[in-house]
Amino acid sequence: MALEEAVSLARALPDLEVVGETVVPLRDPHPGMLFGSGKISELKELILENEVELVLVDGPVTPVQQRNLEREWKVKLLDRTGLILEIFSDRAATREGVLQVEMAALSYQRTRLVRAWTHLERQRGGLGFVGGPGETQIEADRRAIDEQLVRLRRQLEKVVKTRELHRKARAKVPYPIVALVGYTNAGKSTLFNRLTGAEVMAKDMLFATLDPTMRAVRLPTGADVILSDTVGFISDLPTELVAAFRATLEEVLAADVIVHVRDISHPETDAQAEDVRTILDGLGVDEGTPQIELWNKIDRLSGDVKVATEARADRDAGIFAVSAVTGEGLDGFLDAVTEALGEERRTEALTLAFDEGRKRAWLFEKGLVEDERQTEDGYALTVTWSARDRARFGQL
Ligand SMILES: Nc1nc2c(ncn2[C@@H]2O[C@H](COP(=O)(O)OP(=O)(O)OP(=O)(O)O)[C@@H](O)[C@H]2O)c(=O)[nH]1
Repeated sequence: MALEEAVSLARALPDLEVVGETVVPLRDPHPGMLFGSGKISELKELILENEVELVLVDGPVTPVQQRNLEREWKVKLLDRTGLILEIFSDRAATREGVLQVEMAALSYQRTRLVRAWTHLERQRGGLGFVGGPGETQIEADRRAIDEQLVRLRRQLEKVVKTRELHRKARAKVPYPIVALVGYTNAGKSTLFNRLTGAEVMAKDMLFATLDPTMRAVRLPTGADVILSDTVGFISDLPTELVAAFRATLEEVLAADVIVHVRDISHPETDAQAEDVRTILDGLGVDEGTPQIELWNKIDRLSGDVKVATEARADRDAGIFAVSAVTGEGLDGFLDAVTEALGEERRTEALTLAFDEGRKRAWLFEKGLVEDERQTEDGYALTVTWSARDRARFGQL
């Protein structure tokens, strides 16, 4: 599974043809060469045979190992972080995305300088080569990177401020925002295109969307909303890339409804969903914001499994089994979006205890109360409210 994801990641880079893939168990990574000598010559043959130019290692590779393997195999080598950075910089579309990626790339380079340096020092047996040529060069490189980082950070602050202004301007738009989030390849872009009729931008590759795309659409139910597509999540995102990734997700905080798109046909769909929830919690999403879960790619499941999955989804009001490709299940989902946006209001009876004054005040403040009577147990209220109001009330 990890190998499969790594291969999809590689496919996300244009102009790259994957000619081979292999799992190498590494119990005891060699400090200088990563792999054992047998493995190295075995792979070298494969590399020569297939005229391989680039080797991707789905894990961390030290700068020294990288240099040695590149020399030995006469190829360019990227580790996981290096690959994701390449993809980010290939896809970054907005000014902010580009800046974030540049910063992540520089920080990555910086740590590699430090590591290379410590390694040199160790090699020389700790003789304290203060002022040695290596050190001076590395110190100078580090300073240059630090200065560049400060410049980028300043630019980024400016860009974020401008974006904040845009967000405020958009807040005046009377349309609610529906944000699509989810793991990479879950089908967000496919769904977005289907609902908005936008040009096809879904490709069978990861990161088809790096920066949030917003589009105003009229849903088939008649409601006007702004649909926002976001960058896909990936497993084991290297920590130095988390900030760059989060910057692309801030739009989610402004959402009125969050739609979590899942590839329900993926063997690790549950673990992926957990990751997504953790990130959303970490972003500080308002607990009152309604969330809808879409179990996408239901068309890929076979007979019995499909029926059982649909039945499970049916049991939960916030879950819909759909296919962005065939369109099945989407009507129910769109109705749920409309309802979550508060277009549909229901009248319900509520009882509040006498000491729940704060909740009662909230209901009156929001103008939701139709009628109120005092009883022995407290207040008997009749309220007319939306699903969203009810969710907010539940959080009070
Ligand atoms: N069979 C099937 N395939 C789907 C469905 N939805 C999406 N796909 C396919 O899954 C792949 C990924 O879809 P995307 O829409 O690009 O996924 P995404 O979530 O936007 O991906 P990122 O941009 O990487 O985050 C494409 O090959 C789609 O054709 C579906 O309902 N059924």
